[in-house]
Amino acid sequence: MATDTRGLSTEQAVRVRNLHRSFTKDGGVLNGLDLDIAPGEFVALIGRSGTGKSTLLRALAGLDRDVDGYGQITVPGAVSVVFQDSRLLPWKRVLDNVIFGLRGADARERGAQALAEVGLAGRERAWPHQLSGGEQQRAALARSLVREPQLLLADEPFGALDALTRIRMHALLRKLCETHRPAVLLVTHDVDEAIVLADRVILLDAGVVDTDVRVDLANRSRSDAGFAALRTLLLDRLGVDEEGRR
Ligand SMILES: Nc1ncnc2c1ncn2[C@@H]1O[C@H](COP(=O)(O)OP(=O)(O)OP(=O)(O)O)[C@@H](O)[C@H]1O
Repeated sequence: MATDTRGLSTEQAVRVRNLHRSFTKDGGVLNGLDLDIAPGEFVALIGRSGTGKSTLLRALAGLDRDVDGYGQITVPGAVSVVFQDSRLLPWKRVLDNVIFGLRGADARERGAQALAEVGLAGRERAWPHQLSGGEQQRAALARSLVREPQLLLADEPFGALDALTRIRMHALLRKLCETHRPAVLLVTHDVDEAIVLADRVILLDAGVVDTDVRVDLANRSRSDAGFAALRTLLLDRLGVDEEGRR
């Protein structure tokens, strides 16, 4: 199989082998996890609370140096991360946040273009506190995408937004991903969000991949029978029924 200079197969954006991570002597959070994500593939990561989703994402983002030596992680060079809160710097205007750390004479132009793509044209000089929660997450997406990442890591990016704003953000994220084609790993608690957005849904349990399903639906509408069947399967694997009972 062909590989590029970072040792990645040209068919993989992410390759994780036998990843272990523990915080106490009693037991591991990640227990020999394997994961592959293809370039441009959108993977949603679900799992019960405390099963290690954020731990995995932090490891892939290079934010957890202590996983070194506990397995093999290969990710592309350009990785961007989006969190539940936008993490915009309050003392910088929106455009300056988007291009923070970016090099090149055309940085401002690229930043403005990214803001336009997320629907924030004209808000370049606003301060972060002048934006709504949804707009702040749009700005965070612009900040990520202006860097043209090959891998976008998103940890519950819509978790703090109201239902209507979430739906709008789903449409925006899908559109952005179709344009920029990064590989995506999206952590979410929302099974419907996972099915609406992802090419594949992975369910983590006991620190390994428990379920790995391809979302092969012509119709992503929640009322579609295939959608409902996949939701039932995933909720069942999570140990929850449709009414949310365990
Ligand atoms: N820095 C840390 N120090 C100690 N324990 C940690 C640390 N980070 C995570 N943990 C523990 O690891 C386990 C997994 O945490 P993690 O945040 O990865 O779970 P999660 O699946 O993302 O959960 P949630 O869905 O609730 O966000 C938890 O028991 C947590 O307490």
